Amino acid sequence: MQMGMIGLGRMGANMVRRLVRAGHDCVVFDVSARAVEALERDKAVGAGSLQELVRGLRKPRAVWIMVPAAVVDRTIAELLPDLERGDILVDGGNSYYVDDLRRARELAPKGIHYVDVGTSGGVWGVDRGYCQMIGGEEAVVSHLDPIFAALAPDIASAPRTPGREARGGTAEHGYLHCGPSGAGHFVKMVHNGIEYGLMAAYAEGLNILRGASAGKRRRDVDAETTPLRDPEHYQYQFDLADVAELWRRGSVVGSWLLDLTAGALLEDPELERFGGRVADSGEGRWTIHASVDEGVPSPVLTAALYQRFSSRGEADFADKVLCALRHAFGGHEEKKP
Ligand SMILES: O=C(O)[C@H](O)[C@@H](O)[C@H](O)[C@H](O)COP(=O)(O)O
Repeated sequence: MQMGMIGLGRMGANMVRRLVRAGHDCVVFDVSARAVEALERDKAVGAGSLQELVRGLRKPRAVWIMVPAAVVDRTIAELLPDLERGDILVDGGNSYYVDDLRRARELAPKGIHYVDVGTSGGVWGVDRGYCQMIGGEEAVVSHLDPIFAALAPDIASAPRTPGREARGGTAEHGYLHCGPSGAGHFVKMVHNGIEYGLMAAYAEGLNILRGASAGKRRRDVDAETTPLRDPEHYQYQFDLADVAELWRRGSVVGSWLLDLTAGALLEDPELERFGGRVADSGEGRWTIHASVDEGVPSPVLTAALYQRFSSRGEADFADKVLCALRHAFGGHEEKKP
């Protein structure tokens, strides 16, 4: 099958490589000519503009857009004059599902089909495959099945769930038509909300393990006001890389995120190359918006999102308010480090 790919960043470029490996034809474009050249070396057909990409595709055309969410609308607007009824646009980035609903509504009268795909797998996907959460019209999603199948992980990438044989379907192949427009990105949004929570859980747990040597260390600012109750209870010097490695084997908390944690700690036990300012690209916030709209509690995911805000200094002023109030009502001086 043939597919146009717009956006050859960390995800898009590797997805093209995986498609080419599976025997599909790819016509590719990126604002960086060097990114296009790199893919040409990997047997994709490079295009110098969006128009050239569209011209290089057979009808009905299928164009996969793999650009940051903020640029998707502009990319679609630039493509539209060259597209025709029956063509298919796939947004495989991390768009807000509400934007998918609008786009599908706007494109329908023009006869252009819009498919939203939440794509997970990160930089490892070229070899591991990409988990795809798909939303859109049934017939269009079926038409694109060879593409989804080629991008997806192998069925052997996870042990088969007992009893699953009887059920069939594509889920155990690593891609799923989740529902109509927006459904793919809705599922990906919640996937990423969960990602925040899982990451925060590992991060907090490891930090508590790291603190277990507190009884050995010199007294810090906090210790002056609230000294450790029992310093002899906190005399452990855990090797976090070893603990993470250990948990990967047979424990209840094993996961791919833990695999990555073990690797990161092995390489850099103090994680010195990181400052600790954690960015967020939107999905965590949208997950919380959905939970509020639905009236469904999400305390863990919300705390994980807020922790990211704090990591970027967004709690600093609130913390100053706390110090000011302690000083105002109790005359407590802030202890400087
Ligand atoms: O499933 C995945 O492969 C990831 O979730 C991927 O989509 C990306 O790395 C995140 O969007 C980062 O999200 P934040 O910037 O919000 O952490």
